[in-house]
Amino acid sequence: MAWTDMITESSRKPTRPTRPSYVPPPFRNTATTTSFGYHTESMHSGSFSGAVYGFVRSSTSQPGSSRRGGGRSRGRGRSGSQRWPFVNQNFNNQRLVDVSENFDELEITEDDGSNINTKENSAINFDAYEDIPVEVTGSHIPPPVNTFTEIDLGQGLNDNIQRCKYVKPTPVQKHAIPIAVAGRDLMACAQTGSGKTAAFCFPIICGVLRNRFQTAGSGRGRSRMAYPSALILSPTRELSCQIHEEAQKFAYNTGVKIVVAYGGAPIVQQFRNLEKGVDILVATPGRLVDMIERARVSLGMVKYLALDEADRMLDMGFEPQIRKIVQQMDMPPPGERQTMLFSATFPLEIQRLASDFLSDYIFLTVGRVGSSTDLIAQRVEFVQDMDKRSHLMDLLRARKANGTHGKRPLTLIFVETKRGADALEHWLSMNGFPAIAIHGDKVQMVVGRAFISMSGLIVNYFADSPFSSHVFPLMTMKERERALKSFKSGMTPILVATDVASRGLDIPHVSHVINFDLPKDIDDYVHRIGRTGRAGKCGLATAFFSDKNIPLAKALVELMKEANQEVPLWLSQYAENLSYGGGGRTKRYGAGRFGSYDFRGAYGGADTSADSYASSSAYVDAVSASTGYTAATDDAGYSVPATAESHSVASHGYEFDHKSVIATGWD
Ligand SMILES: Nc1ncnc2c1ncn2[C@@H]1O[C@H](COP(=O)(O)OP(=O)(O)OP(=O)(O)O)[C@@H](O)[C@H]1O
Repeated sequence: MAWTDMITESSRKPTRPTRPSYVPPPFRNTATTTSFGYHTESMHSGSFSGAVYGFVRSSTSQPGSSRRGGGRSRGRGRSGSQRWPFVNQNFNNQRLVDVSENFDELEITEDDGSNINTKENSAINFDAYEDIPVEVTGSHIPPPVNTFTEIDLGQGLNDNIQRCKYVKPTPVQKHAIPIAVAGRDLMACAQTGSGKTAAFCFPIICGVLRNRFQTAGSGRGRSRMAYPSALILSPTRELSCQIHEEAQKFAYNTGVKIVVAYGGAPIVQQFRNLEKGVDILVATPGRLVDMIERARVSLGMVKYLALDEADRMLDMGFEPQIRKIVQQMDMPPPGERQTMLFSATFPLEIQRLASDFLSDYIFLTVGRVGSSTDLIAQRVEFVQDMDKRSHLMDLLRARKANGTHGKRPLTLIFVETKRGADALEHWLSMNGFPAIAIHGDKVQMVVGRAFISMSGLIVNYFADSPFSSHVFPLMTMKERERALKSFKSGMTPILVATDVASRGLDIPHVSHVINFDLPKDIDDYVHRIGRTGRAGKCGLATAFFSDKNIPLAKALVELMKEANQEVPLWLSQYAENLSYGGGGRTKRYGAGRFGSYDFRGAYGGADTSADSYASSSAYVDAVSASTGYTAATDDAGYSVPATAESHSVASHGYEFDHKSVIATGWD
């Protein structure tokens, strides 16, 4: 049973057998944890002196010495009686039971019962991010932090950060969290697997708690309309579920209610979840529009809006729905709400579009935006379509079973079509390679469990038919989630996927991504290979390049060079022959230089009131020596500063220790 189903099941039960309240694995070692998972130290010492929201403490300030919203003596209380009101909600048993009940079901556990995330995080390779280049533009940029404790996220959230074993912030978190906690709109680009989810979840949870204190109870009547104060939009149900799961861990024991809504599952159950209360709604756009139109969700109270995979959300597929949600419903306008956009890729035309949703925003790039990380070894092999299967077989055979923690490594294979995914899954299974497919139509219906068990062929037949949505309007089971779970657990170590699995999914142990069919767009390639080499770990990506992929050659070569990969000679030759077209990279990002740039262009250049800074010595050197910048941006057709320095080096008129900005990476 998928975990979401388990939650559904558990929430349906009218009475619950008496059993000790569940304490999730990472919490059990805490000496001061009570049976409810309370941290008794914080309960009794009232250690909320630093719980000052919307404020970033400078690195030199003493704990509790600075705060915003002064005059609220209750907020700084050092005794239990002086805690923030919302903290008291932590001690409402009912709420705690609700959250902790679900926590175990949210965990993805390994065979030995240990928690995958916990293990991964403690084994994270922080050094991998030491030299990562960072660029920030906009006005009055809050300085970055080096530790989570420098930001007043609140005791509850800080406890959960520790429980998740997040020892120090990743580069994107160092920069994005202070910016977001300070209430600023943000457009942030950072490499795949670099911790963007927490970068927007922490400020949102923190803000929701603060807001709850300031406007306790407002806007929530007895109507069946739900009024979330934060909305996180993501393109797929899998990603929405993953964000929901992560956010629940981060909000554990804080009383913040997080609900997920996505298509392909019964809406009625999701309505019920909403009726129980929602602070943060994680949703896919289509289902959200449906809920709004049925008057079950109002966006009138939304103070925080985050778009994960923002470029995908604003491309042709989703843009109309996003515009509807953000501009044509009752959501407060930019300036009245805080908006954060995150992605690993941010084409300039999408940046331009996105700026409609933002107000006086800060633009942040971490790493080579639109590029891949050098943690991923990229191989490109020329394979004609007819030879792909046998080549794949050789590749899979050659891979030794040497996964981490004694597990078999997981292999993710991307194909172009749904039919292709099913066919390859079948072929691999027939040839002794345990494989499972995931694609957009992999959904199951209302017809019943007996039907479901023999569903594969029948369902896929109908799913590809124009009648599919009419024949099977309701779905009782999420087979995509089941496939994903089977893959994650290692039970089926090969996942054959379409682009539905290309973005955002954080699956530990994926050691190899194979582009059996290459995508048409280089950004899709970046996201696909980003399913490996995550959180500082190394990964391998192999692409089968055929005649059909020649238009991608130029962009692929550029991307590989940026990531210090060895480019096969034949591929370089294809790229050279394509010098008059087909290379998406140059037009989208700017050729041969550090990542993306703020399409507004003025920052750091003509507009002297603006701040900008770049860090990473390697980057500064590269930019100083760069002559390609103006030419590259001319290609893109946007106005840019005349010199690279004016755009990117040093901070302008902003008071903070520049050295602390230069010190990038995870330290
Ligand atoms: N500060 C941290 N310390 C340790 N682990 C972290 C930290 N931040 C995030 N992680 C872990 O790193 C992994 C990748 O994070 P996440 O999924 O948020 O990446 P992402 O940048 O959103 O990737 P993508 O671009 O593919 O969506 C997750 O397993 C997460 O738990």
